[in-house]
Amino acid sequence: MSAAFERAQLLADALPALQELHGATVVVKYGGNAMVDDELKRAFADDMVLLRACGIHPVVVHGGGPQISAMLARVGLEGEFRGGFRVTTPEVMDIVRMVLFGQVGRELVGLINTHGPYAVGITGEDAHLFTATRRTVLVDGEQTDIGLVGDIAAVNTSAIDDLIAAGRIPVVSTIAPDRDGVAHNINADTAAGALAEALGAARLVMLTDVPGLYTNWPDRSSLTSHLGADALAELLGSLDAGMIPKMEACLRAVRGGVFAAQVIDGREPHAVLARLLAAPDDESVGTTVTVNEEDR
Ligand SMILES: Nc1ncnc2c1ncn2[C@@H]1O[C@H](COP(=O)(O)OP(=O)(O)O)[C@@H](O)[C@H]1O
Ligand SMILES: CC(=O)N[C@@H](CCC(=O)OP(=O)(O)O)C(=O)O
Repeated sequence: MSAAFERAQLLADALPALQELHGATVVVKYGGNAMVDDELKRAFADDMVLLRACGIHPVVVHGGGPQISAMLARVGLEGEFRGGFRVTTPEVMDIVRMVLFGQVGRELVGLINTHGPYAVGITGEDAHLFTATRRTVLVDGEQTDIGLVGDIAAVNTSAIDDLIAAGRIPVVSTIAPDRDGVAHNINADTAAGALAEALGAARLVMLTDVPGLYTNWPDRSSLTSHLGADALAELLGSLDAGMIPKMEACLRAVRGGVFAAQVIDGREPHAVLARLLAAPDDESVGTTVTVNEEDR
């Protein structure tokens, strides 16, 4: 078969997935640990533009934990994590905003916009997108205050709705003001889950630096392709730091009406397309969470 017909066949095979997602919103969380090199980031940006070209509405929520830590080290500030969340003093908060919105977000916006005037960067501070409440985290069995770290108390999707209606691709940096206007640092997984729920997204796709969820981490034979919300809720207590906010966000999203939340390996080029355009019974890519185990 010639290359042209091979390409046509591949596209034809993707028709059921494309039809299912046509007109739907897909929230894609791009974790800082999966932003391994420039080629991967370019492939990610290409995927977002391709989804848009297929009539799917991608909304990007990005992380940047390692990038924030690198900048903190450069300016001589300590980057401490407790219970999976960054201890955020007012000085650290300034760096968090600078790196997430001014550096990581700008780079993704720029890469998407090499294809056309699509991406618009936005933070939770814009148009009341997110309202935060300060949160504590569980450290050695005790609820501990770790500074300006928030949960999402409210989401106002109007700015994102406007961007989607205009054919844009929102790129969200996860900084959010509390009710007094004080900026808080929000874990990007947490924000992505809340946004997917509020938008009524069809899917939440999380790119990270492992092939999916291991039910018995770090046992490499425990990689799971699919689990229901109740099974995930039972597992949450046994998970390790990085996976806790991610799987909490997946649980929140599917219990809030998102059809499927999926954790995939962002170190594979075009992982988002591989996951979203796979055949319905293809569970070879990442971990899928649905409300009921039997949903596919
Ligand atoms: N049960 C688990 N399954 C998979 N990864 C796990 C698990 N528990 C902890 N991890 C760790 O979580 C990390 C991913 O989370 P994190 O470092 O926050 O990445 P990201 O920047 O993508 O949000 C993995 O690299 C892995 O080391
Ligand atoms: C409160 C908190 O921990 N916020 C995170 C925000 C960035 C993030 O979540 O980035 P990843 O997705 O790359 O981990 C932080 O400061 O690192």
